[in-house]
Amino acid sequence: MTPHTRPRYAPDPDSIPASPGPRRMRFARFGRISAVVMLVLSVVLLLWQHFGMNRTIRIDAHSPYRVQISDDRVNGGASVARLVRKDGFLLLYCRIATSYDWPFCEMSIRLAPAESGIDLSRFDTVTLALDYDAPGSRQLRFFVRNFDPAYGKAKQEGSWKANEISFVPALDGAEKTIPLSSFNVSAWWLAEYRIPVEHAGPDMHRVPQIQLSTSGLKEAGEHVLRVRYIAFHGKWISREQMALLLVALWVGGALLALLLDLHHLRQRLRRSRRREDELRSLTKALQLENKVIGEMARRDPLTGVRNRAGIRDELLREAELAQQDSRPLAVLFVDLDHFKQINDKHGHDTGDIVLKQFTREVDALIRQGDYLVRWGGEEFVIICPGTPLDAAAQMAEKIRTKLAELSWHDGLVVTCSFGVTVLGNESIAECLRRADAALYDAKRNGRNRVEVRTP
Ligand SMILES: Nc1nc2c(ncn2[C@@H]2O[C@H](COP(=O)(O)OP(=O)(O)OP(=O)(O)O)[C@@H](O)[C@H]2O)c(=O)[nH]1
Repeated sequence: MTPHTRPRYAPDPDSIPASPGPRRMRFARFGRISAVVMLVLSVVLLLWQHFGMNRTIRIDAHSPYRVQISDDRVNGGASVARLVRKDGFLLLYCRIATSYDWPFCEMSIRLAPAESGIDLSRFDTVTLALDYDAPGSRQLRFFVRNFDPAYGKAKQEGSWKANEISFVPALDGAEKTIPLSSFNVSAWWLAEYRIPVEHAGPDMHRVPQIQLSTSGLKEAGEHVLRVRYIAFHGKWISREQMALLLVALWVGGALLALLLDLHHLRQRLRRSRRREDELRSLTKALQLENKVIGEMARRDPLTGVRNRAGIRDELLREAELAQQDSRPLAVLFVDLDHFKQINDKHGHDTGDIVLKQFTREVDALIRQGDYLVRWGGEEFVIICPGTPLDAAAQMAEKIRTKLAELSWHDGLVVTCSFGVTVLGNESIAECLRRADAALYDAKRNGRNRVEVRTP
C-alpha cells in the first residue's frame, strides 16, 4: 500500500465532515457577537431618537404661507380685523364690537392644499412665540384644521376638523410650547357637522390650515396679536415607531438565529446520517468479505468443491444425527487411478483439467443431500446421509462405471477406485479410516473397482 492509497473499505476522509464541535462553538460565538452588536445598535438608536432626529416646521412673517384674516362681520357683527406684516411680525389688529353675541377676529395660515395637507401626526409639540394685548380676558384659541374626505369637503374650510387648544399667551411674548396631544376637537364643530364618533377624535394627518382666534367672550376694544413665529416640533421617527422597529429588529434577529440553528442542526443530522450509511455499507462489505474469505477457506480453489476444513462441521453433525436417529451414513473414498502418469505424460495442466472434469461428473451423479469433498491430491470423499451400505456400494459402482466409460479430456482413459463403508457405533474418524482402507483394498486388488468394508 502506497502512502497515497487507502484501504478499500475505509471511508473517504473528504467525505467525513469536520467535527461539529468547533462549528457549534463558532456559531455560538457569532450569536453572542450579534447580540452585543444588536444591543449597542438599540442603545444608539434610542439615544439618537431621543436627542436627535428632530424635525421642525416654522411659520413666520417670512414663510411663503398665505395668511388671511376674518372677523364677525361675516355673521352680521361689527368687529374689524386688519393684518399687518412688520419687523418680521404678523400683526392682527382687531377692534371688537359687541353688537354681535360671539364677536371675533381670526388669523388663518394656509399651509397646503386641502387634498394634500401637511402630516403633523408625527409631531409632538407646537411652540407659539406671540404676545397678545387685550382689554379684558387674554384667552386665545389655536386651531389645527385637518381635512379628511370621510367627514369634510375640500372646498368648504368650515368642514375641516377643528383640533383646538385654548391658552393664555405669556405677557412678555415669551414662547409657549404646547403638546399636540393636548388638543381636542371643538364641540361646536362636532355638533355643527354631525360628526360620527369614529371621526370625533383629534386628527392631524392632513393639515391644510392653522388658525389663531380671539373668539370667546370678549371685551369690546382694541386687541393686538403679534405673532413672531409658530413652530411644530417632531421626530422623523416617533418613540413608538422606534420601539416597534427595535422589537422587529430583535424578533427578526431571534428568528434568523433560530433558522440558522435549525439549518445547522439539519446539516449535522444529514452528516451523521451519511456517516451512518457509510458505516453500515462498510460493515456490510466487511461481512460479505468475511463470508467470501470464510467460504474460500472451505472450498478447494481448483475444483470448487469443499475441502476437508469445509466439511468438518457438517460431517460431525451428520455423524451425530445418524447415530441419534439410527440412520445410515455412507462414506465413499474415491481415488483416480495412476493419476501421476497423467501428470507426467500430459502435464500438470491436463491433470488439473481432469480433476475438474471428475468433480463435475461426480457432482452430477450424486444426490442433492450428498457431499463431495476433495480430501487431498487426487483423493475425494463422498458423504451420503441416509444411505445404507449396499446402496452406497451400488452407487459407487454406478459412478465408477460412468467414469470409466466417460470421454475424458484429450481422449484420456481415466478410471477410479472406490472404498465404501458406513458409520457404525464408532467415531467418524474410525469410519473414514475404514473407508480409506477399503480404497487401499481396491487399489491393491487391481484398481478401477469398488471395495466394501462393514463396520
Ligand atoms: N494436476 C494435479 N495433480 C495433482 C494434484 N494434486 C495431486 N496431484 C498429483 O496426483 C498424483 C498422485 O500420485 P500418486 O499418489 O502416486 O497416485 P496415483 O498416480 O494416482 O496412483 P494410484 O493412486 O496408486 O493409482 C501426484 O503426482 C500428485 O502430484 C492437483 O491438484 N493437480
